[in-house]
Amino acid sequence: MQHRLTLPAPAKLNLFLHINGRRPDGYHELQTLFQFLDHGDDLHFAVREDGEIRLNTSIEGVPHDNNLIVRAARRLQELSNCKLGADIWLDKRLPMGGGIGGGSSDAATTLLGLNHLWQLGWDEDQLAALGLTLGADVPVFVRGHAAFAEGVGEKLTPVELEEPWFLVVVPQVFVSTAEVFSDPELTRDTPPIKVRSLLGVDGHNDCQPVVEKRYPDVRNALILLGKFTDARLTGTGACVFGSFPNQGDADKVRRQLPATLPSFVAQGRNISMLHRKLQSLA
Ligand SMILES: C[C@@](CO)(OP(=O)(O)O)[C@H](O)COP(=O)(O)OP(=O)(O)OC[C@H]1O[C@@H](n2ccc(N)nc2=O)[C@H](O)[C@@H]1O
Ligand SMILES: Nc1ncnc2c1ncn2[C@@H]1O[C@H](COP(=O)(O)OP(=O)(O)O)[C@@H](O)[C@H]1O
Repeated sequence: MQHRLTLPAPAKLNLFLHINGRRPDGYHELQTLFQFLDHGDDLHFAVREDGEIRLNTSIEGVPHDNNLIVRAARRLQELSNCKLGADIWLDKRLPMGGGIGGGSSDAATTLLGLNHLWQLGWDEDQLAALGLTLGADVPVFVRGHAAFAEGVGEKLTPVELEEPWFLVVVPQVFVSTAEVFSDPELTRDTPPIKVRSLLGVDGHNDCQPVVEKRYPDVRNALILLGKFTDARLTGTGACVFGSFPNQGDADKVRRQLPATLPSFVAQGRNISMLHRKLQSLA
């Protein structure tokens, strides 16, 4: 039995995000296009025989037991009646509250990693259903394929997209997803589109006007990047991105941004690097 494993937890982008309505429970119906980035956190797992789940890396502002990694591990352990535990270490690279899904991706990597190490044999449907109880974005990371998402983000249709390079700018503000969704000025009536008309759609992000109004740093980032390319918000922000045909063009624009504004360049991918790594283990 394998005892140790290192796996990536990639970022995602919402290439567009349309809000189509609000459900009675307050959650919003949305349509969004997810693609992964070849950039993310790394998680290291080691099996424990005593059943304890311990995350040995702390994240500022997130208590141990609230960390999505710990919550994912404990829930999987409980539902599978597994007697094994795990030591987990995290190399955190993704900004938190950035709209690039770091916490959700960490949770999905934990589910897939421990399913492998504990030899549970859960299939992707079971893991995605468990993931949804942790957050709306977890299922797409569990499935690992670029997707058109509907519902609250859980109805996924896999899609094949171009794989351009992205320049992602990281304004140094924390955007609260709940605050954005409760703003009275949020557009909530974008007409739904059909997945088959996806390629003809010039998408947008309905959260962008609200986030720009509330967070001047995000507006400034959109203006700066917008001088070079079509710049857009991912998720509820704060990150802003633009696409380029190759890495060189993305790097060139990155060098022209103010040094005080953190950013990174990564390729968009239809199969997540987590799944590419898992396939290589199989
Ligand atoms: C909108 C997206 C797009 O990817 O934004 P990002 O978080 O990635 O920026 C996600 O679906 C977010 O998913 P996630 O971050 O898991 O949100 P949750 O923790 O489930 O929800 C935080 C809060 O946002 C509101 N919320 C979230 C999702 C949704 N479809 N409708 C909502 O109204 C709810 O008030 C909820 O309490
Ligand atoms: N492992 C984790 N990594 C990041 N954030 C986490 C983690 N566990 C819990 N959180 C909480 O989830 C929140 C959202 O994080 P994250 O998924 O990175 O942002 P977003 O949903 O905007 O992409 C964080 O502010 C933090 O409080």
